[in-house]
Amino acid sequence: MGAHCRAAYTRQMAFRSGFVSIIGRPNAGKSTLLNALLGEKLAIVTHKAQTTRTRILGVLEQPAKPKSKTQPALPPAQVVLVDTPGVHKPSSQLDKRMMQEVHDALEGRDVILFLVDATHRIHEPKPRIEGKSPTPGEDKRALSAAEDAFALSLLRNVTCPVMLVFNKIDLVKREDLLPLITHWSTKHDFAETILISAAKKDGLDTLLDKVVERLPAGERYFPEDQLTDQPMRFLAAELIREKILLYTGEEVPYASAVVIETWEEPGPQRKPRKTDTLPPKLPVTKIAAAIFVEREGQKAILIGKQGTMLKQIGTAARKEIESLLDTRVFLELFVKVKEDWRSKRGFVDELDWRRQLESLSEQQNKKPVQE
Ligand SMILES: Nc1nc2c(ncn2[C@@H]2O[C@H](COP(=O)(O)OP(=O)(O)OP(=O)(O)O)[C@@H](O)[C@H]2O)c(=O)[nH]1
Repeated sequence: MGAHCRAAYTRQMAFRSGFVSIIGRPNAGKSTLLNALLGEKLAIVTHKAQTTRTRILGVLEQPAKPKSKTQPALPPAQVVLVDTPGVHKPSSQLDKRMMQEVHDALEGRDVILFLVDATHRIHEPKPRIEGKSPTPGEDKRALSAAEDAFALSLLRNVTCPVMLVFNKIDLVKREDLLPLITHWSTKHDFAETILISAAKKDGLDTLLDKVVERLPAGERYFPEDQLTDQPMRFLAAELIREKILLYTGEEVPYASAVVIETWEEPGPQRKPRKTDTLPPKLPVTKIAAAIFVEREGQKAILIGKQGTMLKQIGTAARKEIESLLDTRVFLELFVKVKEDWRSKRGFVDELDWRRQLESLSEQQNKKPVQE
């Protein structure tokens, strides 16, 4: 191998790492894609738009890949995936916070995946005819076109490669995809166009290969076995919120926020004895969480007749938290009213798990040392 070839080979095979943000309109399938790529449920998923409220980071280790017919050899890599809230025009303080999360996710990234729901039809904004009021259908289409334009506007100042990713292709006929691709391709100088179904895990290998191809050489950002930067207590809070989104309707899901108030790790376990006849029980994590809503009426809905709704939410959430933690879980839920909390900047800021983590560690540091 000549000196030039060897240098090229070494450069090509050096470890790669980078941040890859997934952005797109609400319900495009960003969280489903994050979970599918990681093979773990890190982000909650529901059919309701605007489920994700904060940036969620998932760390994926990719092994080296030999050269194939369609792909050059790829070095091993650490792909740090960042799921973001759906891109939407902000109205409340909560919306503003969510959009700030999107803007932050666009800063200093190595690759951006711009996710488009392939089941959405194309709507070019049409000029309004004076004196003629639009039909509800026209209104909806105009809104959809404006939302697409808003999402695209976020890419204007982005300098890293942006990949156009069409999701949910399992729901679309192949012949309907072509006009969609033609339409979107002209909207930005996309580095790649990729078709996937996050739900069916279709096209994900190709997507990852294309991502690794564009990552810079570099060391890992996170230890090899770390899956996320989000501590368990916040993942647990999200699982509770997911069940609220699933089981309640109208305003309640959007007016709800979950805060873990106490979290007690299991104490030391008794060593199994020879005389034990039953297998040892799993240890218990004790969790108390507050669900904040904006009105008394929402509180009543959330609690339900004789507490049935809250019980249903608690049972479903507990089961998922148990499998997340690999312990048994004792979960207590309390519903609290915080009038119009979505418009209160201070409260919205406090909900940010990074903030909560800071104040938890402050409290920890303030605790007197036990003699
Ligand atoms: N059929 C099909 N459904 C999908 C696919 N990907 C996501 N979905 C569904 O689309 C809905 C929205 O998915 P999410 O992953 O929550 O979407 P999101 O973009 O994170 O949504 P926001 O949090 O609102 O921004 C859920 O009901 C998913 O099950 C797909 O590839 N095929």
